[in-house]
Order: sequence, then structure tokens, then C-alpha cells
Amino acid sequence: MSAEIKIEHLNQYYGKKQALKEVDLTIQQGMFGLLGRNGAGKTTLMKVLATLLPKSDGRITVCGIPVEDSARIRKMTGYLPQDFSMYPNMSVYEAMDYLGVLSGLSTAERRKRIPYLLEKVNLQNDRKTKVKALSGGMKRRLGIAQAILHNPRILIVDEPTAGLDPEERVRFRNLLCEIAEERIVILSTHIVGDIEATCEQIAVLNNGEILYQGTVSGLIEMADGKVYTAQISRHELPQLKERYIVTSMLTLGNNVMIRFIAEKKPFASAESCDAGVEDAYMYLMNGEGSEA
Ligand SMILES: Nc1ncnc2c1ncn2[C@@H]1O[C@H](COP(=O)(O)OP(=O)(O)OP(=O)(O)O)[C@@H](O)[C@H]1O
Repeated sequence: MSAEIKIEHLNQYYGKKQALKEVDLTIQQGMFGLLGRNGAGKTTLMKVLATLLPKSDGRITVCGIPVEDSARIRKMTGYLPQDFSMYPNMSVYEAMDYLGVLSGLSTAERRKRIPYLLEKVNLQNDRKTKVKALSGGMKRRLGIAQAILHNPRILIVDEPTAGLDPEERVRFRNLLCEIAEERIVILSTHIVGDIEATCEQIAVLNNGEILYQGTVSGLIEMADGKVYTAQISRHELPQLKERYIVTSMLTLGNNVMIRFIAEKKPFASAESCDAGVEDAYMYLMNGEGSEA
């Protein structure tokens, strides 16, 4: 049976604060991107799925198992939190071995699985390096190795690319894609580019509510025919920014080349262009008529 997570009418509270509102989501095998601003509710949703937060209200099943059965859910779930850190004074191998013991893996299983995983995350030459001496990207890769140590069917990673340099970011995304070939990988991010490059299915969260669920191309379609470019003079820019959502701008001497969103062609010199994920995301986040 292929893996599936089903979330129905999930409401989540911190005291009186409602962090998730009537969330309905179905997540299937492969990479699933959860996109939203800071504070949208991404971490809360991930913690509930990883059974680190008891759900307040609603229904969640993971491969048919209710999320309340935390022992079984944890056996099939790996989690890499946003602020991951572990045993700084141990070597990479020692840290993995120790976690393997805690996960109940036998000596023989650890001897086989740890070198395999270190190779997978490209840390095979750093097995003796102290965890505290690893770069940010290497630490994240070690984080992935520890999260899949017990070979879970589901991997949940919370904002894993924040602070990584572009090369490491690409390497990390590729690693997640590889892992997702045989698992569900849920990736949360506020970086639109991370989603565009890796995820077929996505959900956009805003203020605890799902604004969009579907494919990346479906999201782009929403902004089709609503994206324009124009060259304007610098002094016109403040006025335009007040009226439209400007998604990028490039200064050219006294002029500015802008890319913006408008429901209809706004003025004669504006040229229509193909929408990208970032345009579509801005369009979605700023409501129907995205004229500011
Ligand atoms: N322990 C808590 N107690 C009270 N409110 C909380 C708690 N944790 C989160 N919140 C609130 O719940 C909402 C959702 O937070 P959450 O951390 O899930 O968002 P997020 O999308 O993961 O944001 P970020 O990208 O900044 O981590 C926010 O308004 C946040 O302030």
C-alpha cells in the first residue's frame, strides 16, 4: 500500500490562539511542499503530524493509523526540526550510533545502516568530524540522516534550507527528492524557489488556513494573464507600488523595469508575460483582485 496522510477538519489551539483552522489535506507519496509566511502555522502542522503536539480537534490518519497512536506513528515518521542540533562533542559516526541505540537498532543493523546513510547524505568522509565542526549545510544533511535512521515511510522537514548557500541548498533539495522516491517527504518553507524546484504537490497556508492545495502548475495558472512588465520612470514607482503588487524590479538608470500583477492590462506600455510561481504566490497571498 502506498503511503498516505489524511487530515480532516484539523483545528489547533495554543490556549485561545487558533494556529490552524479547519485544515483539510491529503498527502501522498513524493515531495509535498508546505508554503507560507512566518507564523502561518507550518511548524504547528508538522509537529502535530510528528506527534510532538497533541491535536486539539479534527481527524488525522497516517497510512490508515490514527495520529493518536503515537508509538506506531513515530516508528514510521522521521522529523527534522527547524532548530536541529545534536551532541556537538561527538563525532558524526558516534552521534549516529548513539541515536541508533536509542532507536532500538541492533549493533549489526547500525553497522550496516549508518555507513549507508552517511554515504547517502555525502558525509562518508566526515564520520570522525565533531558535530560542532560541521558547516550549516552538513549539519542539515546529518539531520536528515538521523531522521531516516529507522527507515521511516514519512519524513518531515521544517524549513531546512534557511541559511544555506545556493550550492548547498540545491544539494540538499536533491537529497530530499531522492528520499521522496520511496516515501512521503513533507517540506515546509517560506522560500518559493524551494517548492518550485522540488515539489509536485503543494499547499499554501496563511493565518492557519489552507489557501491553496494542488500542483505547482495549478498555482501558476491562477496568475495566468495577470502578470505584466513595464519600464517606468523612477518617480512613478511609489504610485505604482501603491496600486499593484510589484513582484520584481530592476533599476536601469533613471528608469525601472518592473514586473507586477494586475487583473487587466493597466496602461498601454505594460506588456503581458508568463506567470511564475512567485507571481502566483503573491497573487494568492494578496487576495483575489491583487491590486494593492
Ligand atoms: N507555543 C506557542 N504558544 C502560543 N502561540 C504559538 C506557539 N507556537 C506557535 N504559536 C503561534 O501560532 C502561530 C503559528 O506558528 P507556527 O510556528 O506554526 O508558524 P510557522 O508557519 O511555522 O512560522 P515560522 O516559519 O516562523 O516557523 C503563530 O501565530 C505563532 O505565534
